[in-house]
Amino acid sequence: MTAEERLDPERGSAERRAFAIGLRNRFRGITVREGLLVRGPAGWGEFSPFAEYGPRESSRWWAACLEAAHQGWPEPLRERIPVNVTVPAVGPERATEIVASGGCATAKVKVAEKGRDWREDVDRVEAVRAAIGPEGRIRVDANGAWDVDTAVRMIRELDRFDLEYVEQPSATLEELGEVRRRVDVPVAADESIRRAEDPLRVRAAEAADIVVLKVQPLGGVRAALRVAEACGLPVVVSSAVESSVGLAAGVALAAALPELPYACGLATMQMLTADVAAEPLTPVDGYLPVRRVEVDERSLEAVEIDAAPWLARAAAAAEAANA
Ligand SMILES: O=C(O)CCC(=O)C1=CC=C[C@@H](O)[C@@H]1C(=O)O
Ligand SMILES: [Mg+2]
Repeated sequence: MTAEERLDPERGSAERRAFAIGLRNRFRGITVREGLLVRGPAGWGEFSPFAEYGPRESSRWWAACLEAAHQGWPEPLRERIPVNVTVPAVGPERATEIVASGGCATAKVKVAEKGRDWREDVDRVEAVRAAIGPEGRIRVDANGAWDVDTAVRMIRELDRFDLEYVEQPSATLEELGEVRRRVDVPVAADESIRRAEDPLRVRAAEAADIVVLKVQPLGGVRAALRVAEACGLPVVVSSAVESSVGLAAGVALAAALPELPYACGLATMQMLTADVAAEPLTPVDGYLPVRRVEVDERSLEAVEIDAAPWLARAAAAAEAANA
């Protein structure tokens, strides 16, 4: 089957619509989140690889979209998913507002962003601790930016505010392992787990206590469940900052995991200025409901963009998957 045929309405993908939604705060260097929505017999799927991802990497995001649209997801084992509020690299006042409006008992705070002073991280985490209260949990995510010594120093510094875990403090598995041996705070692997062969390496290198899994980069809910099983570590499901359609896939993964000991990074609707659903997947009392999401025509129209470039990206991703 050619890439074009794969996208053919005959296979059930009758509708293919693209969206662009603004972010409330810059995140990962972007201010707008774009993607393609595909409707198939099982419902809507989302294909939204970040702009810098080429066809090969995007092929897994496409597989996740096809799974959602054509196949649907495994049976849920739970009805609602505990989630964390996500705090980008903002100032302390904005961090306080985000935590207050999030209504979650857990916060994930971005740290180590390029060009910022480490004291800004301290101020942000301090503000988050004050806002979330002594019972709340705080995790930080450095996206691999620290070298080992900086990681050890910063984790000790930030642990004054009591950290639940630190996500991807350094870039390589070897570094993660070293950081893990030198600090008491548990280490979570995120970027280290994006490729299929990585999970076993993470375990073998004793590089992490927890793994962060995202549905689209791993190629779907079932593929992510296999990764979870292969690495045998506690899982935190996180979003790729998707519309509610993409978030529903993360919720489905979190719902299907045999165990879910931590809050998940799926409350990212709060980071977007609009959605494609009439009822966005936003938390109630710190939990997301387990449900599918329908695209709402009026909501989509308000954020719709030309689908042609996105169809070309999807076709290239499908092609790369077959190569
Ligand atoms: O986990 C969360 O709380 C929200 C999602 C999130 O932080 C991320 C989503 C997408 C890209 C990543 O840079 C980032 C992450 O590193 O976990
Ligand atoms: Mg991360």
